[in-house]
Amino acid sequence: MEERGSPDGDPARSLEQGPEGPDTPIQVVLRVRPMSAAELRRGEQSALHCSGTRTLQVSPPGGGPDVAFRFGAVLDGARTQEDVFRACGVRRLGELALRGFSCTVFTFGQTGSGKTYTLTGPPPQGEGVPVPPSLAGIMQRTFAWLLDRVQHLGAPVTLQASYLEIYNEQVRDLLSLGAPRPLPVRWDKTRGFYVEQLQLVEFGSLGALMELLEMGLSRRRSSAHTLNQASSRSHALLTLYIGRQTYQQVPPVDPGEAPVGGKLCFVDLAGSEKVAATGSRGELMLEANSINRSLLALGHCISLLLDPQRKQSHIPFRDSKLTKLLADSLGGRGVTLMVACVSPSAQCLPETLSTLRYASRAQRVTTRPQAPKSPVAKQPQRLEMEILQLREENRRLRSQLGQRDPKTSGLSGSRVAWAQQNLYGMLQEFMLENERLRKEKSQLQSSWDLARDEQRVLAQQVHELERCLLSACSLYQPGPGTAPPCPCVMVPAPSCHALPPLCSCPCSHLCPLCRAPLGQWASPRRGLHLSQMLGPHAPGSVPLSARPPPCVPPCSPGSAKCQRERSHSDWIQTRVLADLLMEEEVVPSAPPLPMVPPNTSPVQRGGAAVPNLARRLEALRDQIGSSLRRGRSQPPASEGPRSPSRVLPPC
Ligand SMILES: Nc1ncnc2c1ncn2[C@@H]1O[C@H](COP(=O)(O)OP(=O)(O)OP(=O)(O)O)[C@@H](O)[C@H]1O
Repeated sequence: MEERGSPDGDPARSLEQGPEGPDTPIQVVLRVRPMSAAELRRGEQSALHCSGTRTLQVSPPGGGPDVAFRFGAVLDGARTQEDVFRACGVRRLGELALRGFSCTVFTFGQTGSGKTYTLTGPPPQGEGVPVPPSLAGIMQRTFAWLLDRVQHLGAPVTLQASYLEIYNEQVRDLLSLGAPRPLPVRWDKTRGFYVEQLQLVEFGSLGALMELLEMGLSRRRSSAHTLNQASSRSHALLTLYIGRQTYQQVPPVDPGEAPVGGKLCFVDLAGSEKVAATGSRGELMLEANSINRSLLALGHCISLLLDPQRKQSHIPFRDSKLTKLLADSLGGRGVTLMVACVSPSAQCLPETLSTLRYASRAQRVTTRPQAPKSPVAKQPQRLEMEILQLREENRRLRSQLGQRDPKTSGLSGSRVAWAQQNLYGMLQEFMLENERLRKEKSQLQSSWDLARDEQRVLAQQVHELERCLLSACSLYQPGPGTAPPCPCVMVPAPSCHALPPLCSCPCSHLCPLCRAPLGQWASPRRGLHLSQMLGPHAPGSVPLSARPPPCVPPCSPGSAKCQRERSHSDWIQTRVLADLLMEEEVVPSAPPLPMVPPNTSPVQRGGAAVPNLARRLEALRDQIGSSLRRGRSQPPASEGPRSPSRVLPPC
């Protein structure tokens, strides 16, 4: 005989002990209802036999080997409602709910298998005819037990109830008056899936709770079909919210929000049905399809939950409203009991086997029961943490204070007080002074940079002017074999190669002073002009001021006396300037003068070096001007026509 299901264990022990570890399996109890009057009338045979308290034996009607299924408890048709209540261990679930756990009892099975009967007992036999207490279902018995338990707790407990149905994939509030309207199912991190705007009704007595149950049952959708005269067409969820109050007052919750505490939820699932067997048409068939789809989604989630790897990943609870609202019970932190209901009839065996396999899988699903922590429960932990942090801070501050202890530092109390008062002020002053000096240094640095640039430009210009001056001197000195000056120098002309407006020769495109082609001013040979003009001696061997001027005119009395005397003094000045200039740094090509702020004085910009250079530049200009004037006042040595061939070659 093949045997399936839970391998061992006493149902009372397993259910009464509740969660024993981090992973707690869903508890499954199997209830086999008695043969109905209709089944007996049709002469149907039973295919199920209970073997002991936990094993169900299935005998196929056509022969073949028996199949056994083991569950937490197996209850045959002879068991009373009270037996079922006890065997299911619902009281234990109630205790867990009082301690803050979220507990769920749900019934499962094909249509007409006795789910509603197990949970709520048979429907009233007529208007005003009460149901005998002995037939009361698990829910009424739990209610009675819970109210009695709460009375003897000695601590205030807040009890609230909600009751909803999922009909054609719409959630409806069974406790709200007026026409039923669909309510949205939402999700948030703390609450998980929940129904928005679901009414929570507070109750304080068993009578009040029974009224709520009756109200919901009367509003729940049910219809008659072939297999059940009062078939539920919706899944119904009645939830009791149990709020325990400790010596500290529980903070009030917003209206409509579930209080922090335990939950006990009863789920009466609509039965799976074969439309062909139930003869459902029209609306009944639509309802049946919706019911079957949601049960299929539930079975799919249960199958996936069996895989430990898949359990850590995605379980498609969002596939239906039912799986959303059962997500916590199946794969979350709840404690769950499933009561699988079956018919004994051999005619129902395919559906019964389906239910048995479904239940076998479900009892291998585990949850991790965990009581939600209320703000009150969290408070001591938080306070304890704060105390630890404050103690640590206190210890650190004390040790810092100890380092400044006058006794350990050797200072008297008054000196320590003085130091504490004055050191801070001194430190602030030092910081301000430091900042001021930083700014001053930065200004000086930028002034220095500007002055250096200006100095370079001026040195370059002085250098160029000096060379022009030497060339002019060579050009105009009288003597045999000396070429006459170009007549064009007498003609005012535009300035050449960025020099001051001295003179240029527009006809020959040569500098009238040094006779160099204008393009040559940018050539590297420019640097050689001065030394060539000064003679064969190396500039470094003999100081320039000690050497004779390179183009000193010959000392012939009468003819050039005056000029020679004037030239000598001029050349002395030129030599001095040249000496000075040789010490300056000269760049190959003079950049334009940098823009200088108008309010910046030369002293600010470069100290004494810049005005010196400027003065020297001005002196050179004057000297060149006077040399040219002297040259113009002298008659040329020969009055021949000027031709390019007679122009002196460049120095
Ligand atoms: N253990 C039982 N003892 C006596 N009668 C029972 C038992 N279980 C169920 N019945 C009867 O069987 C019929 C069907 O039961 P019930 O309505 O509870 O089935 P169901 O599974 O809820 O069906 P559905 O899914 O269609 O709602 C009812 O008339 C009910 O009184």
